[in-house]
Amino acid sequence: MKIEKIEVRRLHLPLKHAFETSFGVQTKRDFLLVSAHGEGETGYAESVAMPFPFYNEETTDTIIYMLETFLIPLVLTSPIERPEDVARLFAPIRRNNMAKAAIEGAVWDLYAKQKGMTLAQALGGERTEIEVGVSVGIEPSVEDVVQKVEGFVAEGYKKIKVKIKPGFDIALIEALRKRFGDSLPLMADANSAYTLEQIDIMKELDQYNLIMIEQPLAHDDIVDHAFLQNQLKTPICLDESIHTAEDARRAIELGSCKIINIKIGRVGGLTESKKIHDLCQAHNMPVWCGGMLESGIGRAHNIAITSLPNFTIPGDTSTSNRYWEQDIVVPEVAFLKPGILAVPDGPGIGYAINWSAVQALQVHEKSYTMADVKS
Ligand SMILES: O=C(O)CCC(=O)c1ccccc1C(=O)O
Ligand SMILES: [Mg+2]
Repeated sequence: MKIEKIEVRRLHLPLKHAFETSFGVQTKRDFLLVSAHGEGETGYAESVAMPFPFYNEETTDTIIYMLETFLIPLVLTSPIERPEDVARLFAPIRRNNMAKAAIEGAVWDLYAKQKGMTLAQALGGERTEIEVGVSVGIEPSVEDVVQKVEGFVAEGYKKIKVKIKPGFDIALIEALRKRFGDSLPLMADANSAYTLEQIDIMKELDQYNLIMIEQPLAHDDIVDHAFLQNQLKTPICLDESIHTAEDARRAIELGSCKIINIKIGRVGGLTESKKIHDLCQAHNMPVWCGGMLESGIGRAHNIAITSLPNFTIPGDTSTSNRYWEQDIVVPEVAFLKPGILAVPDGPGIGYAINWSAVQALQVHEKSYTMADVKS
């Protein structure tokens, strides 16, 4: 497949409401829209790093640097037959997974479009509909979260994930169980806010029939998580700790988790996401698709990967209107039925770009061809 030109646009997309996690607050999404052109088709993907290095080490600016200095020149000057070749090209470059994923994803979309397939089909996905949940941020009070959850339950979301941090944990879960009962599919995401010194809090959370506790301990740990998993009946789900299929293998062998959250950006792209999916499937470990407050482009990629068979737990791919007044895709991501998204049947990601919205949000644009990177 020929990749003739790559474009990078930086966009600032305002969030409807501030989104707070244990590591920080966001009021807008600062991300890159990457386009890969070849043979008359264009593939799209977005970068998912936060503007600050508090979730992982990458930021939007480190991604621009990596794309421009290393990744785009490699893609424009190397023979590429399939998207997996891009992952292979990038393998000697350590980490910078979200930078790699931003361009690898655009190549996957381009590949699917050149072959006249959906991205889901190109990835080997089978599902035509997926179940989704919603991630609810930290609010000033427990009652504020309960109210938000009320709205999402009414909308039909299949899983409710709430963010927790020390001092905003047990009382929150207790209030949610009291209000919605024991059958609400509820989980908590700590974003690494705890250590084993706070194991008593984890043991208390263990009493609330949560479907999982996501990343309670350090972002770079699988040893303490294994110890903790042994003490809990609630499954631990790893997010921040898993960057590769090798990380997943080690976590499975150690017993560090019972579930893995796959984020395409965190693991360096769709090729690695598929590998982790396949590995987990072989070990009877369910996976689900996490989110990074993506625009519709990232959402479309998340929907496509979720069509693979071992994505058996609803992911964080909520609808466009959960975060955006106006998304940058047409049509916007919306429920087919409550809590259910259709896997689109158009070529590639199956969503078109709303160019007037992009134009209005764009703060930077640059285009790269073979001639640019050689000079
Ligand atoms: O709705 C979403 O996109 C998921 C939101 C979310 O939970 C999240 C958002 C930003 C960074 C990390 C996380 C996380 O899953 O840990
Ligand atoms: Mg998480």
